[in-house]
Amino acid sequence: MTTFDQSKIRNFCIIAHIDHGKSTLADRIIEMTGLLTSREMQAQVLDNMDLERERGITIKAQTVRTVYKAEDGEEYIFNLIDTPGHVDFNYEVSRSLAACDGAVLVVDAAQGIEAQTLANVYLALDHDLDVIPVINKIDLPSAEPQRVIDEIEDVIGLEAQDAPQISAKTGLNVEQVLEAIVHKIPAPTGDPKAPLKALIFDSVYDSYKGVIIFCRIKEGTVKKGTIIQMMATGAEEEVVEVGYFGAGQFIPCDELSAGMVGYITASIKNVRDTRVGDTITDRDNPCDAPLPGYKKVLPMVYCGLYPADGAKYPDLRDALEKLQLNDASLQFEPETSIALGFGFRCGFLGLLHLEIIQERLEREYNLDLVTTAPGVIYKVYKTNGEVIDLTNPSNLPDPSEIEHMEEPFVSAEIMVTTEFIGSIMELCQERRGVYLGMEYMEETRALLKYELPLNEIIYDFFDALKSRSRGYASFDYEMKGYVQADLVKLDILINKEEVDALSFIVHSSTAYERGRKMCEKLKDEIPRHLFEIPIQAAVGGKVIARETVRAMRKDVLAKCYGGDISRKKKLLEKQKEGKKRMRQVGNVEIPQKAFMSVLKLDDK
Ligand SMILES: Nc1nc2c(ncn2[C@@H]2O[C@H](COP(=O)(O)OP(=O)(O)OP(=O)(O)O)[C@@H](O)[C@H]2O)c(=O)[nH]1
Repeated sequence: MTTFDQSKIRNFCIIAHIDHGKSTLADRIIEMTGLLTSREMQAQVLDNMDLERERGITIKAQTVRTVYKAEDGEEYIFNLIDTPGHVDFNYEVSRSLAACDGAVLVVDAAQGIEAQTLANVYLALDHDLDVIPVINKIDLPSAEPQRVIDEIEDVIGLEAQDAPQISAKTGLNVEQVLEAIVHKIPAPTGDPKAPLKALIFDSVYDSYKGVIIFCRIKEGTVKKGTIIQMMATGAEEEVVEVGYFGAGQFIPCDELSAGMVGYITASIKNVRDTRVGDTITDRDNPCDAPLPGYKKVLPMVYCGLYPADGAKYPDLRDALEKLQLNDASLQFEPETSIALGFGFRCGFLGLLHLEIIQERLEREYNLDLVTTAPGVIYKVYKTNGEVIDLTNPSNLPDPSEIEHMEEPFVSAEIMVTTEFIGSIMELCQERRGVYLGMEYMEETRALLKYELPLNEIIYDFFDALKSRSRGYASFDYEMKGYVQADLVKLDILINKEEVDALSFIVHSSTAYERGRKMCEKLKDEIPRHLFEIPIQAAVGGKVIARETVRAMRKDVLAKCYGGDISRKKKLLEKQKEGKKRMRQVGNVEIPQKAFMSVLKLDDK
C-alpha cells in the first residue's frame, strides 16, 4: 500500500530571509494540496488519524506531507521540510537541506536579496539542491519584481526571468510554484532493497510515543519491527511505528523506503540518542558507512541561570531536565554564586536559543529567573601546558598561570544600503571587526565582509546594526575559529565587595570603556541606601572606573500623613515584595535587573 513510485515524490524546503513570506507560502501550499492520495483515501489510514486525534497529540512537526494533483493529471507527493530560520540553528538548517532534493527560494519583491537570502542560497547550493526562485509580495505597491529578478540573476547567478511572481498572502500565482516544484525539483533516488541508510534531520520528544525521529530515507526500507541503530550514538531500538505527518496528524504507514521522508518511533527515551545529522541503519543488515556531515553541535554561549526565589532551585533543575529531553543542544550544570546562590551554568547555541529557553522556563514552568551576562567559550592556555575551555569568568585562573588566551571569531556578511556603509563600518570597528572587503550588489546596496569576535556580537550587535541603519541592514554569520587575543577579566565591586555574577571577560582595549558604562548603569539601577555605595570596575585588582550611589533614607511611610493603618500596611507589603526582587550582596541590595544591565551597553 505504501510504497510509492519514487518519480512522484518531491522533497523540498522553502528558504528565505526573515519576513519574506516563508511561512505564508508554506501555509498556502498546504492549503492548495490534499492530505491523501486517492488510493489512500480508501485505506484505513483515516481510522488511525482519528485515534491520533483522540490522544490529542499536537506536536509541530518539522515536515509536512501533502499530495498535489498536477496539471499533467498525476498525483505527486510533496514533502515540505521546515528549516529553522536563525543562525543559531545553522547546523540543523544544513541537515534539513541535506534531506531535500530542491529548495524554493522566496524573495520579497519590495526588499530584494538580503544577507540571509544569500547565506541560505549558498547553503542550498552546497548541498547540490536545485533552487527555484519565487518573487513574493507582488501585491505590495512598492513591489519591483523585475528589479528583484535581475538582482537574483546578477548576484546569485540563478536563472530567474520566468520565476513565479506571486502573492503568498492572496494566493495569486501560487499554482505556478506547485508546478515548478513538480517540473524543476528532481525526484529522489535510492534503492529500496539496499541496506537501510536514513538521515535524522530532527527529533522531538513526546511523552506518549517517546522520541519521534524525522528522517529522510536515502537507501533501503524501514518498518515496524526493524531493529534500528544510530551510527554515531550507537543507540539501538526496535521500531514501533513508521509514518508521515500531514495536516497536524501523525499518519502511520506500513513502511518508509528510499526517497521518502517520514517519522520513526521506537520507544527511545531521550533525544540525545537521536542526534540531528546521525545516520540510522538496520542493526541486522547495516550499511557500510554513515552519511557524511554528522557533527555533534556544541553550545557557543554560556550564562548562569538562577531562580529569583532560592527555594525554587529544585523546580529549576526539574524544568531544565524536562527541556533537555527535547533539546539535545541545551547543556547545564550546577554552579553557585556568592551573589546569587544556587543555580546553573547553561550552554546554548546562541542568544536566540538562550532567549527561547529562558522564556519557556518563565512561561511554561512559572519560574522567575535571574540571568547573568552571557559569554562565549574562551580557550585558556596555561603555563603548565593545560588548556581550559572557560565558560564561567569566575573560573579564570590567576593571571600568573596564564600563558595566553584565545577567543572565538565569526565571519560575518552584512548587507546594507550605501548611505549607511559609514556608520556600519564604524560599528564593526568599535566591535573589533577585521574588515575583509565590500561588494556592491547594485548601485544602492553593498555587502560588507568582516571577521568579528563572537563575544562582540552576541549582546546587542543586531540591535545596534538595526538602529544605525534605520532597519536597512541585514546580517548573517558563521563560526570561523579561535584567535589569540589580549583578554582580561573585568570585576565589579559594589561597596568594596566583588560581585561574582557581574564579572565578565573583555578585550583589554575595551575594558575601560565597558567598566565605565557598567558603573554608570549600575548606579542607575541600584537604589539609594542609608549609606554611600561605591561602585567600582577593576581589572586584576586595579580600579579603572568608579561611580557612587549617594546615601539617602528611604522612608516608604513618608507619604502617609495621618494614620490610615491599612494604607501603611499596603505600602510595607509592597516594599517587601520589592525586596524579593533584590539580591543582598554584603549589606547592599541589588535589583535583579542590574545583573542584566551588562547586556545593553551600546548607547547610540
Ligand atoms: N502583502 C503581502 N504580505 C505578505 C505576503 N506574504 C507574506 N506576507 C506578510 O509578510 C510577513 C512575513 O511573512 P511570514 O510568512 O511570516 O515570513 P517568514 O519568512 O516565514 O518569516 P519568519 O517566520 O519570521 O522567518 C507577514 O506579515 C505576512 O502576512 C504577500 O504575498 N503579500
